[in-house]
Amino acid sequence: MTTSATDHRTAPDTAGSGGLRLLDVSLTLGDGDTAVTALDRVALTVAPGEFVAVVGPSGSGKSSLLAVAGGLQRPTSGTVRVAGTELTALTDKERTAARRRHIGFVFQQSNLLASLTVREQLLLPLHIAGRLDGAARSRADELIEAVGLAHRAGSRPHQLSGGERQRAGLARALMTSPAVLLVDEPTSALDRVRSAEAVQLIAEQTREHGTATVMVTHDTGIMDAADRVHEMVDGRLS
Ligand SMILES: Nc1ncnc2c1ncn2[C@@H]1O[C@H](COP(=O)(O)OP(=O)(O)OP(=O)(O)O)[C@@H](O)[C@H]1O
Repeated sequence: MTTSATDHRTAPDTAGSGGLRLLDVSLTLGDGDTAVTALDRVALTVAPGEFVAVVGPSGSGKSSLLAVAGGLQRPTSGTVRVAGTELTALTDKERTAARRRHIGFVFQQSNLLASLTVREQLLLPLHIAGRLDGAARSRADELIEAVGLAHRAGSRPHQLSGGERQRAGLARALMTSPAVLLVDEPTSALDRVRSAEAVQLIAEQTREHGTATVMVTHDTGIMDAADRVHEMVDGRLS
């Protein structure tokens, strides 16, 4: 017979083994009369290999959620755990190192480096980490192909369209197979077909590499591809 206590013990411990867990996270921005509660006691667990979409009106706290989950911003209270590491217990320097190691971001602005080609953008983090080998080069070429940029691999950002820059940013984020992937509406500059392809690629990589993926979106197509959809309203997640 299975008791509820046994169920609890045998349930997958996503907080310990990987994935993303936010517990009772609040974030207040500004102070005095202008203080805003951007996040209000948010709880969110995303298991490795799970794809979660977050929807909500403008100003509801979606970007704040990604910033706190990714260790870019320290919450006012609560804990954030990524791949078994409690980000909120780290110093700023340690948190930056953990972020580079475990987290991939895809922002609306692709933040590509102006002087590097698409291929070089993907290889740079591995070069810095001293892990630039044949396998890394093959993975870069596969991802460039997967986002439809094979013919643009040698181009620099100013030679690319907005949508091409977004796709390059997506390929770069996937390059290191991060434990946690945080995506802010990557499809805003993409047409419907490209958008569906980008979402498909994110969903595939999430499953193949056991990534915990959170994507902020307004797109109902993305919501269909996600395992779960949460709604954010006034800093609260439901
Ligand atoms: N630096 C800041 N100081 C004070 N308030 C801020 C600051 N940044 C954001 N806010 C406020 O915090 C709340 C949450 O903002 P956030 O950017 O997380 O929302 P969002 O859901 O991502 O919005 P959008 O969909 O428009 O990008 C908003 O009310 C916003 O005005």
